[in-house]
Amino acid sequence: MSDILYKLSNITQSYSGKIVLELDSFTIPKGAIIGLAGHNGSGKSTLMRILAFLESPSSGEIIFDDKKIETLETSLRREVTLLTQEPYLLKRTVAGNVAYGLELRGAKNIDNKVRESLNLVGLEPDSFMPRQWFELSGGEAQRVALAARLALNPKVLLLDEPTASLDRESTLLIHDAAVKVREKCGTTLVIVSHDYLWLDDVSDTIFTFAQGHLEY
Ligand SMILES: Nc1ncnc2c1ncn2[C@@H]1O[C@H](COP(=O)(O)OP(=O)(O)OP(=O)(O)O)[C@@H](O)[C@H]1O
Repeated sequence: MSDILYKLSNITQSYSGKIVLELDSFTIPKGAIIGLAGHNGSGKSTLMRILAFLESPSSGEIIFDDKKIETLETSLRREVTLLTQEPYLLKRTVAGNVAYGLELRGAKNIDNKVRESLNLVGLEPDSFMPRQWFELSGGEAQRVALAARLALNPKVLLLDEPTASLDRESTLLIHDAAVKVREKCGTTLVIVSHDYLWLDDVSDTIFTFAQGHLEY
């Protein structure tokens, strides 16, 4: 078993014949916190969708956990979870949202896990668990969506602009939540952010993109 989780080689992604991402070689070690920075349209979200297996690149090879992605079982793909800039909540209470993935997986002690995850993102469980999805601010909804993913102890957590609509105090909580989930579950994180100082603080390594290429 190698300590490399993702190994991307000669990746290109094109939309309507236009290349928007071109990576000769890109690796992510297991348990790393990787930051992705760069201007709007530089290819960060495209790379995130590829890492989440939501999109296949136009060309190139992806090895995940020593396996070619064409041969990956669904169960392994499910261990990779992407939180996008517009988090999607189920039309349920906060508790229902955070519990949903746990229920699907037949987890035990769901109530405790929901509480623990809400605490991680700084939402007081007793006050937030009964709230409906429409009774939340944008920043609270984003944190509920993150808590729902943290609860699943994912192997990989891909966070696209996780602090975009959060105040300073909440961004610090997301920093701590990222570090804690790595510590507790060995989760590998890839985080896109335009807040360079925050990203630099939370990441082991930052890769900066410019027009679909890595800048060195
Ligand atoms: N589904 C799509 N169809 C066509 N073009 C796309 C598609 N998705 C992204 N693009 C284009 O690919 C390029 C890279 O976009 P991407 O969203 O990856 O950039 P980004 O670095 O995440 O930007 P931002 O910081 O604004 O989120 C852009 O020029 C964008 O217009």
